[in-house]
Amino acid sequence: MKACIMCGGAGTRLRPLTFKHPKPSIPILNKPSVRHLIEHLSREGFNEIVMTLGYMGERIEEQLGDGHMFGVHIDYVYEKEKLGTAGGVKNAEKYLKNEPFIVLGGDHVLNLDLREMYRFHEANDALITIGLLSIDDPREFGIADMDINNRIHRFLEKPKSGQIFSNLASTGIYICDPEIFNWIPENKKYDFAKDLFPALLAADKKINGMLVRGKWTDVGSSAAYRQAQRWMLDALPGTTIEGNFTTRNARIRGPLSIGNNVSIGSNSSLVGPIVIGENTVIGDSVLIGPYSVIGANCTIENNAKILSSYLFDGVSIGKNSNISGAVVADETAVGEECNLENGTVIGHKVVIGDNSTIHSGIKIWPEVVIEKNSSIKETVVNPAYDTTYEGS
Ligand SMILES: CC(=O)N[C@H]1[C@@H](OP(=O)(O)OP(=O)(O)OC[C@H]2O[C@@H](n3ccc(=O)[nH]c3=O)[C@H](O)[C@@H]2O)O[C@H](CO)[C@@H](O)[C@@H]1O
Repeated sequence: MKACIMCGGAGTRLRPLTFKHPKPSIPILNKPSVRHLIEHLSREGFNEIVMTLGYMGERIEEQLGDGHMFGVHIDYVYEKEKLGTAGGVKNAEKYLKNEPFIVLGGDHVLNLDLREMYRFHEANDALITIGLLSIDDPREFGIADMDINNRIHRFLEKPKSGQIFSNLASTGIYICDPEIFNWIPENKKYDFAKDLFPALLAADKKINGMLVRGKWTDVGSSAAYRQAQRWMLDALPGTTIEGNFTTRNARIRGPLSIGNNVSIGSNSSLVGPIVIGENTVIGDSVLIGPYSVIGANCTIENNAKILSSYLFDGVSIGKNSNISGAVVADETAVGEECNLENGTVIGHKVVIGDNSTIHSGIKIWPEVVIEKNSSIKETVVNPAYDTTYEGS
């Protein structure tokens, strides 16, 4: 079965993380998030995949190659200019002819039964089947009004407060009949939700909805990112320790996954679920609490506390520092006695001087240097980083 993964967006809401990683490459359990999606598609039997690429697309292609590592074949199609969701899929038409195919976002994290959705589409005569979830506040989504026979009669993209006629939100997962290509203009910005669905509904063409069950999120914001990591951590099968691992009297409670060559000092305590990447060095009396992911080649010095936080590769944390509910991107160096409060997001290669506090919810852009003894209460940007690339 065929799948098309849309990866053209710039991930602006996930800045500063997306200055280094395109959204589908942001690590979840130390792997690019789209790898989890491809592994799921492979398990479900979708083994011919085409990816539509835009912002930092080469990085995604480099990480995934031809897909053989995941038991799939991957083709790549680049968008020279932004084509929107449906326009991007149209650009990949030559790979998607002849049979129904599934469309997903490269930022989707899920455990849904996609084969069931595909079978449902095949058994019902619609041009497109939209995966729907019931969501309390669907303002960030497209919403659909569906009858008892699953036919959608109304669709509205990102409704405002007074316009929410339904709680059925589109997951942005579609099973499409190749006939949809006749409805999408070539080389023109065109969206599924804003352009194609209204056009099909106006022409009385059949769009179905299917209520999907299970976990799904798109990693569009740092809150959704945290949620996605939590789900994946909850699904850790048990405790796995790869290859060399040294510890002196650490107390370890799983589930956890520890990479090769990790060392943990004496009197440290690890309480799972936790993932730690290879070659990471953890000092003495360090506490790593549940729902933390630490990348490869990190250094955590004595008496530091890491609670519900995500450290990417090559991060160092100084003595006595507290990192709580934070996301810290690659190669950032946090000094001694620092506090990173809940919801802080720190870009790559930032240097945070000793005895500094980054207050709750604050973002620091890449390569910024924070002086010692600072108390940062407002986002710190780095003008060297281009913000002209628009799009979600
Ligand atoms: C217009 C549209 O389809 N809206 C849907 C989209 O909104 P949402 O606002 O999430 O749509 P995004 O703009 O994030 O785009 C969705 C996906 O398409 C990709 N992309 C986007 C633009 C582009 O030019 N090229 C490209 O490849 C993005 O990388 C992303 O993976 O998903 C929601 C579920 O998450 C649905 O409820 C919305 O109905």
